Amino acid sequence: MDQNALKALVGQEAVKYVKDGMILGIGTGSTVRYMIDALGKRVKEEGLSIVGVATSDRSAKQAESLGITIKQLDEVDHLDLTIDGADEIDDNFQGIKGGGAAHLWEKIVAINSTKNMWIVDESKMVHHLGKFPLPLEVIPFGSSHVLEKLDKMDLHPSFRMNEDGSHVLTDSKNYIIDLHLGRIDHPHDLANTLNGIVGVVEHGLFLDTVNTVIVGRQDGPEVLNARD
Ligand SMILES: O=C(CO)[C@H](O)[C@H](O)COP(=O)(O)O
Repeated sequence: MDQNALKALVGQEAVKYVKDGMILGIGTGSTVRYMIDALGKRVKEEGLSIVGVATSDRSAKQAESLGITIKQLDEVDHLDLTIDGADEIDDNFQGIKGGGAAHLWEKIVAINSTKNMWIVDESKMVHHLGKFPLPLEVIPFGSSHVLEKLDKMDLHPSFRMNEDGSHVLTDSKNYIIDLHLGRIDHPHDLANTLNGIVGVVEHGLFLDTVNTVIVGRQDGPEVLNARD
């Protein structure tokens, strides 16, 4: 199976955990796209009744086009489960997210969700975080100074740009700075440092967040219990 087939596999597996009446957080990314397709199928064919809260405009659009009811986060009082992708997951089930520039909304939805499930193909499972550049969502105002500060801290930052030379914009109209770290030995310490930088709205370290990980492997989906 190629990487897309593995993504489809975990997307289809994940929707088996969705129950009638749930309020579901819907993540963002190419893996989640398969999950939304499978969810739409259950809604259409089985009459599954759920409400979704999307972590990006593109996921909301896709879900609505498939007949899934979407509400804003502030319109619901809780979320039962959020299903999202990830860019890296380490041996302790800590993660990096934000490859799709959606980690701010993803984190807000995740922390308001009773349970969090991540769906990934096996290439995302790593021993140490950091090979994947760590995304930061930053306010455009003064962002060059934030970049300079991160550079002086030896965090190897670069703005994420579009091919036409414009800044990649998040759904909140902020910029993304990626930190090219190679290896993150102390993710909690780094998270605390980044939380203290004015202008950084949110970083892509998702620590102590996920409960269940479904990994797409050649011999089928592997379900891992990360934490209760
Ligand atoms: O965090 C994310 C978006 O901000 C995605 O969940 C992450 O980038 C994984 O995406 P994909 O399934 O396309 O590999």
